[in-house]
Formats: sequence, C-alpha cells, structure tokens
Amino acid sequence: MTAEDHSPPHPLIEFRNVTIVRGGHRLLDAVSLTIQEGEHLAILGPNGAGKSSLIRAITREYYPSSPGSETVFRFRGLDTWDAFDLRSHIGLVSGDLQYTFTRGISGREVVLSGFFSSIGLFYHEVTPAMEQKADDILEFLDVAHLADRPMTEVSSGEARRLLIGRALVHDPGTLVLDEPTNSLDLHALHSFRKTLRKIARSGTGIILVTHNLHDIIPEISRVVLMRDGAIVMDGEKAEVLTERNIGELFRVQVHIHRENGYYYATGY
Ligand SMILES: Nc1ncnc2c1ncn2[C@@H]1O[C@H](COP(=O)(O)OP(=O)(O)OP(=O)(O)O)[C@@H](O)[C@H]1O
Repeated sequence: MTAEDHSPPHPLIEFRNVTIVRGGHRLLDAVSLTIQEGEHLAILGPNGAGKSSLIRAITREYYPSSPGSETVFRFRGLDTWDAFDLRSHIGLVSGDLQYTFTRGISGREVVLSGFFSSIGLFYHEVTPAMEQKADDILEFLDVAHLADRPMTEVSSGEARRLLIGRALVHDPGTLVLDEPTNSLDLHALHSFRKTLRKIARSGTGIILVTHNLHDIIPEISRVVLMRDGAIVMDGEKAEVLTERNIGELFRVQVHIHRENGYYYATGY
C-alpha cells in the first residue's frame, strides 16, 4: 500500500458556485453542494425551486453556464466524466421515467433494461448473469411476483419499485430519486418507504428529491432546502426541519410534528 492510498476519498459530488441558465431562465443560482459517497440526504423545496435541475446537473444533463475561475463542477474528484462512470456510481429514478414504459414490457425486462439504459430490451443480449442479477433484485425489492407482469398492468407503487430495480443493476453506490412518491396512495407509500429504508440500510447512498417532508425516511440525516434555484439551508435534519424554516421555504404557516422518525407538516 502506498502513502496515497490513505488520502481521504473524493466526494461523490462537489459543486461550487454552479449557475445554470436555460432559455433565459436561471435554474441554478451559484449553487455550492458537496455530497459524500454513501450519504443519505434529502433535497426539499417547493415547485419550481430547481430541484430537478440540480439532479440534471448531478447526472451531467446540464452544465454550468459561463463557469468562472471559482466554479467547481466535479464528480468523484474529476472535472470530466462519462456516462459509464456515472452509471456505475449513481442509479437514477426520475419522476417521469414510468411514463416512458408504454409497451407491454415485463417487470423483469424493466429491471434488465437498466443494463442497457434502454426502455425495453430490443436487440440487446441478456446474459445468464444479468438474468440472475435481475431476479436477485426483484427478490430484494419484494417484487418477484411482478417479474412476468407487463409494466402497463402494474400499479404506480409497483412500477416505482421496478424502476428502482432498474436503477440498481450496476450496484451503484448512490441512488438518486426525483419525486418518487408522486401519485402513490397510502399503502403504496408505506411499501415504498419500506423499500427505500432497506436500500439505505444496505449501505447504498440516497439522494432524495421531494417537496414532501413525509418522504424523508429516518435513515436520512441531512436535509438541503432549495428555493428559487438556490440552496437556502443545508444541515442536520432536526435543525433544518423546523416550523420556521419550512414555513419560510413554502411561504405558508405549518406545524411540524414528528412520529417514528418521520416529520409531518400539518395545519396549512
Ligand atoms: N429547460 C428549461 N428552460 C427554461 N426553464 C426551465 C427549464 N427547466 C426548468 N425550467 C424552469 O426552472 C424552474 C426550476 O425547475 P425545476 O424543474 O428544476 O424545479 P423543481 O424544484 O424540480 O420543481 P417541481 O417540484 O415542480 O418539479 C422552474 O420555474 C421551471 O419552469
């Protein structure tokens, strides 16, 4: 082992002074954010805060506009990275992905398509090892019974779990979820939380983007608040999720109450 091997690992994401402008609109405004490998954090903010834009910057869909000398835009210590690097470290479950699976693709095929970043398998060659991995993931996520069901015939909650499976095929160190509980009913929300907690406890990092406090599973310890394209607060969950901070963020008076490690906003 060399002396270099003892140097601290690079953060997964290191952004400093990142501004992103699209169509004349400032989506991110001088954002600085460092996320370590394996961290569990939530990015919380109202509609239009820039949360999805931040995810697009993390996944390199968006690049900083007119970066200055003080701009840092790094992934694992690198200024440039390719889709392959990214996929092996970050599994993405985006909010609109479910609606791109419009054909009768089975649950197992949804998961397998993660190997090819495709929507369905088409001409891709699936190896026995891939089949095994997909079946292990279906089992882990408690959706083995959906392996042969067409995606068009599963509920939103089930579809969401299959898409998580799709994002896990490369064993990414971190799972990024953009508004994952939209349109889930109470039972589906309950199953989804259970699944996410299991993933977090297995050691996978979680970056959860949401506007719902109750999506923040107890394993998430850090919360970043966003508004108008900027990060307005970043810190330990109990210090960030106060009535005052959340009231100011959403511009509405709220009561915050805590139950079994979850936070709920009520009274608005
Ligand atoms: N490509 C684009 N060109 C111009 N404006 C955009 C573009 N993408 C997003 N916006 C605008 O930028 C703002 C931030 O959008 P973004 O989707 O990042 O917010 P969000 O916090 O994810 O919102 P939501 O919770 O509603 O999904 C919004 O006002 C949106 O309309």
